[in-house]
Amino acid sequence: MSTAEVLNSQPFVEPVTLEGQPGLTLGLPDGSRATVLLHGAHVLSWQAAGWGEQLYLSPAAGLASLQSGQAIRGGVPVIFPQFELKGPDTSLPRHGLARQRAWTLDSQQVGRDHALVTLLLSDDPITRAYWPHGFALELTVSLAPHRLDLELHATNTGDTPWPFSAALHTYLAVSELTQVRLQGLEGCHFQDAVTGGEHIEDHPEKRFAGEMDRIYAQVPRSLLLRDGPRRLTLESEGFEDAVVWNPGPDKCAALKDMPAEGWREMLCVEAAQVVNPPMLQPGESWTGRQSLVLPD
Ligand SMILES: O=P(O)(O)OC[C@H]1O[C@@H](O)[C@H](O)[C@@H](O)[C@@H]1O
Repeated sequence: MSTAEVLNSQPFVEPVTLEGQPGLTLGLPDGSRATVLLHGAHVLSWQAAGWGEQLYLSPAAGLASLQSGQAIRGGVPVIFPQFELKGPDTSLPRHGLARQRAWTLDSQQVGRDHALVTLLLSDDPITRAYWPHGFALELTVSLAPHRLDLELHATNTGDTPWPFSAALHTYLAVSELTQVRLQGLEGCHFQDAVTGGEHIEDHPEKRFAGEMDRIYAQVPRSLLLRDGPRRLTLESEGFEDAVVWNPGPDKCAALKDMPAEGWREMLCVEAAQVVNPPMLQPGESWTGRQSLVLPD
């Protein structure tokens, strides 16, 4: 059997290099594929069988010139231990350290109908220069038919307690922003970074016209994105909040790593733990999950 035939007949995990960046491709016999880079444990792509690409990656993301300390525009950046510049430790880089550092492959596994990898990041002299704490972060990426599961596991490996924020900053690809509907947020309190203030969501089905930057607190475990015939369920566990972000035309034009019209093709719906930063004692762990699920 040729390599291609073997890859097409059973789930697999294989090393890949994308524009010079090392990573891994997970694949299933139904044609599903997911790609994760070691840089940031950054999921760049999830192609679901019959549905195509589900994540937005900016064509100007500049992977070829990516350096340690830089972030990637698109896919699923891992945010830890600070969200945006909101602390708990505001001396950290924006959105924290995890998305900018090289992670290592910890383990990989394939089953009858899934493929899974776990990547690891722990403190080193560079992270300790920014944030003087012992930590171990694991991101597990699991691909199954019509489903991508991301699990972030944080452990305090140091000898002092620390508070943290975290998010899976998922950039969803959309056909056209104005056609998209997001269900499940009605009744949730949100902080609005565009207009300021705190409000309660009163729309059962959110629509989008341009810029939006909101942190919704204590959201339901399941949200639904409708985009034409596509129905994408976003399930979360452990993450209490959801951030909904689109830069809109003006801020998008100011982003060097996004094309001017890119805002029309994406919507970030981020599983987040921001409003109440957890405190981890030495030896304690925290786990958050986000699952993206399409109909069979
Ligand atoms: O440009 P960055 O650092 O990747 O951040 C993008 C956006 O990320 C969102 O999560 C924030 O709510 C926005 O305020 C922010 O602009």
